[in-house]
Amino acid sequence: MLPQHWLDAWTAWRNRLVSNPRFQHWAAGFPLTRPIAHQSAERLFNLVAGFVYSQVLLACVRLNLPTLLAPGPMTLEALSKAMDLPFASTVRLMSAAQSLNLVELAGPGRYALGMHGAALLGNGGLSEMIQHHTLFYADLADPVALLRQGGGQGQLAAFWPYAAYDKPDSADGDAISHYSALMAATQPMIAADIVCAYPLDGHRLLMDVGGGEGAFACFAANEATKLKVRVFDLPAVAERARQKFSAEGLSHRADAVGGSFLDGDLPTGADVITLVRILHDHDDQTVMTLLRAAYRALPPGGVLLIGEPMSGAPAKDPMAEAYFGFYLLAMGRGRARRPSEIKAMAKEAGFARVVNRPTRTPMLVRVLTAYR
Ligand SMILES: CC(C)=CCC/C(C)=C/CC/C(C)=C/C=C/C(C)=C/C=C/C=C(C)/C=C/C=C(C)/C=C/C=C(C)/C=C/CC(C)(C)O
Ligand SMILES: C[S@@+](CC[C@H](N)C(=O)[O-])C[C@H]1O[C@@H](n2cnc3c(N)ncnc32)[C@H](O)[C@@H]1O
Repeated sequence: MLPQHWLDAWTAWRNRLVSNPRFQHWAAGFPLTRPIAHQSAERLFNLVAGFVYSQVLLACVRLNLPTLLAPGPMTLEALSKAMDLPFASTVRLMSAAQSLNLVELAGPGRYALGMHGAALLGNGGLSEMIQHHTLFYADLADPVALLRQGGGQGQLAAFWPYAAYDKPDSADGDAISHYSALMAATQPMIAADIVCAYPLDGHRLLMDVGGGEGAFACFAANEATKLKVRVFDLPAVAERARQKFSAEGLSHRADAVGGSFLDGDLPTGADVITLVRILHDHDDQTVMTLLRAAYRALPPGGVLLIGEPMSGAPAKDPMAEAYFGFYLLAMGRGRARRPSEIKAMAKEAGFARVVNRPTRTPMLVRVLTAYR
């Protein structure tokens, strides 16, 4: 490893060079630097214009474009009619969407779904999330004010009432049904990855703590057909899980217990406890409370599975550091942690061994299993 002052000197020299407009002009023309200069300019432009791309995406989702194009290509005239947009606006939207790979040309004046559009179509939760981002945009309208004030007072904080801590179960029914429905809709993005990273067939009873309305528990029960499942969540959310189990015909293998994991012990009896998209919502002290409660609730040899987006190391991971960093700031609590941090916290809570279980899409979810 080079001494720090050498690295500092190199960074200062590079930054002086790159910030010089004459160097920028030269590098964009010289054959050996041209590809790097172009790529660098394009990435910076994408940063500058990213908010516009997000709005083009939002317009496509709101106008149901992926569903409209699912059966096959459509002409501009037909799209204009189906989306109830003036023809000129349809042309503008489709050109923008084409440049972003959401759609592609399928002959003159005719469009099909593009690669991103097709992926979006197969991922209903993503469209829900894109529409949910309207709240996030509002909180980000003045990012410096958000940073100064520290978050927790805007639209995302209102959407996630439990993040206010003091009385996690005092949220009104509407708020609970909105966030629970969003979580259930986005569960398919990660459930298969989690169960693939850690198959559950060897277990008897899984308790999904903070399990929402039971989407992950249902997925687990359908994958491991002898497994019994239990959701532990705030009382009003647990009631929604109970209804889902009944609607899915799983009531004989599934139950839900209402309570707060901030209030002491968790129900015992499960040989695997899951915390899916839970720890990143909370500060370190609450995470330790939760990990200790999970340790006490498990039998010797029991497993705690933690599944959520985690931060990369070093911290150069836009999803964890920029997206979840600011999302959780606006919400008012928590942060994405590195697997090594969570490992250390689980060991401090008493777990003997923590194993990293690689997932197919680590950007969306990583999995650790901790053994009591
Ligand atoms: C052409 C031929 C013959 C072959 C094709 C080649 C090939 C293999 C192409 C690949 C095509 C393919 C399969 C593409 C798949 C793309 C997928 C699956 C993309 C998925 C993207 C998912 C995204 C962008 C997910 C975003 C998720 C977000 C933003 C989640 C946010 C979650 C939040 C805010 C949660 C909040 C909860 C809280 C409060 C933090 O606890
Ligand atoms: C981000 S959601 C994750 C839901 C689910 N695990 C998933 O991934 O879809 C967090 C969940 O934790 C629950 N929760 C928050 N505070 C809680 C508390 N003090 N006790 C029990 N559950 C709580 C919420 O009701 C919500 O269902």
